[in-house]
Amino acid sequence: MAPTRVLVIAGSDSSGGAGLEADQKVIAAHGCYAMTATTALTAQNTKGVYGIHFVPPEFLRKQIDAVIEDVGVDVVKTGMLASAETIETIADALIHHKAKTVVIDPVMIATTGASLLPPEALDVLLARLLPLATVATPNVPEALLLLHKAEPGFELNAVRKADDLETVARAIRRLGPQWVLVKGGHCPFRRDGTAAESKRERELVVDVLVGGEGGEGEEVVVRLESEYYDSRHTHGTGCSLASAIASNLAKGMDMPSAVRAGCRYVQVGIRTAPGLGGGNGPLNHFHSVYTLPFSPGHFIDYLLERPDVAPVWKRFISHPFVLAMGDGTLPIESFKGYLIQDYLYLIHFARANALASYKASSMKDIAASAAIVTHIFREMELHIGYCGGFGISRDEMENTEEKEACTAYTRYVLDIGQSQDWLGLQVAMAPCLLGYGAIAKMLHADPRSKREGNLYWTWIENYVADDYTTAVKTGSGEWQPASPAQTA
Ligand SMILES: Cc1ncc(COP(=O)(O)O)c(N)n1
Repeated sequence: MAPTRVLVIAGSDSSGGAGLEADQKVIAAHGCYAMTATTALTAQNTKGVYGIHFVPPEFLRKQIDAVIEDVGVDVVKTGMLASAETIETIADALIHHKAKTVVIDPVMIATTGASLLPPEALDVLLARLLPLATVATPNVPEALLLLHKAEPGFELNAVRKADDLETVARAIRRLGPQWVLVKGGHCPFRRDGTAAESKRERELVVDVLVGGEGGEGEEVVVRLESEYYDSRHTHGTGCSLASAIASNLAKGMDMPSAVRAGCRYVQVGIRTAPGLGGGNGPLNHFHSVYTLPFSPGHFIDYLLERPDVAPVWKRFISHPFVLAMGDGTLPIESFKGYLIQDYLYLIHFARANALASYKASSMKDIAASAAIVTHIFREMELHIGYCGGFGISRDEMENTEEKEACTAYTRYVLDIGQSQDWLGLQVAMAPCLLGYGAIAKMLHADPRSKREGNLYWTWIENYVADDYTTAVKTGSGEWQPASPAQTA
């Protein structure tokens, strides 16, 4: 399925916690596709805004047109609008492109105190943009500023109880938006719904959503209550909430569900904030996203390059025994000893693969492991022939005692296979499959290796041959995910 597209029209926050940078993280974390039209650049961090560079409105319009005319858009979200002229430009563009779903976060003042919209732009915001909003998401100070500008006689100057939030939301809705979410984070309540007078009394945060698809009698009112959580890591909370709502709407949720899910997302983002910066730090935007620590198709590369694995792997593949095979100095008796142990090892390796058949959850994997078992069976016959060339008989191999190392590794693999799942067993067997491939490849490419007259060169060539390298590739799971465009 192609991802739903969200266009953000907002300012950039160089510190990545608010503005366009936060918006894009939130939208990506929701599995949507983020696009941007930039109103202004800010030089900003968690402590303050040190400069604003305005983008000319004509250029902003070009960005909006370019994006919508080609990629298209499902939801538009606005943030920092910077100037009255910019707002005019955005309103014209939204009307021109018949934007259907518009989330307007009327950003005015940064948490750190800087003005992000000049007061004279409020009139334009009220007249041109709010009427286009599917939902507007002011916090209490922004809502009161808007209301006092729109209705100089508006009687409320502060929110003292949860009912006041509803009054404010209804009043903003009269200014044009279909839905209004008034965010109560700036005025926490006591548990009984009255205003907290001291820090200790801050117990509850109430957000109120008011709206509906139209018609006086159909007004929906939703009160969202959450525990007050004292944190300095709230930079970009408003941007993040509005982007979460925009993403949820883009994915087809109805407004109350989109807002509820958005609020939950932001609450957890604050609770799990990474603690960056010396001031008002950013949220954790990715708490809801499970990320692979490796690029798909490259699990083995990731595993072998991990700092806790790499040195062990290096010691394994450059064991003195291995290096002596490369330069041909390995005593023949040592090699013969290895060949016998390898035969005994293969018996347990076949058993472990049969166990993998048992542990597999699909017929395909059951058959794949069973095929490896029969392959090992054939290999063992070849092995006997190869050993014969060194004067070792089948009888001698079958009557030799397993060495400690062979017992230790094979029983480890079988124990993992017994006690863990299919994947655990595959990983336990991997050093064998991958190790032979890596060792042969390394010795084969090493200019210090002795080719002519090296008794072990056939062994090396055997494991760089096509059939073995294909087995290594298959065993490493080197698959590539299909892109949505291919699967659509
Ligand atoms: C570019 C930009 N946009 C929005 C905000 C508001 O975020 P906050 O209220 O958390 O400071 C910001 N600080 N910077």
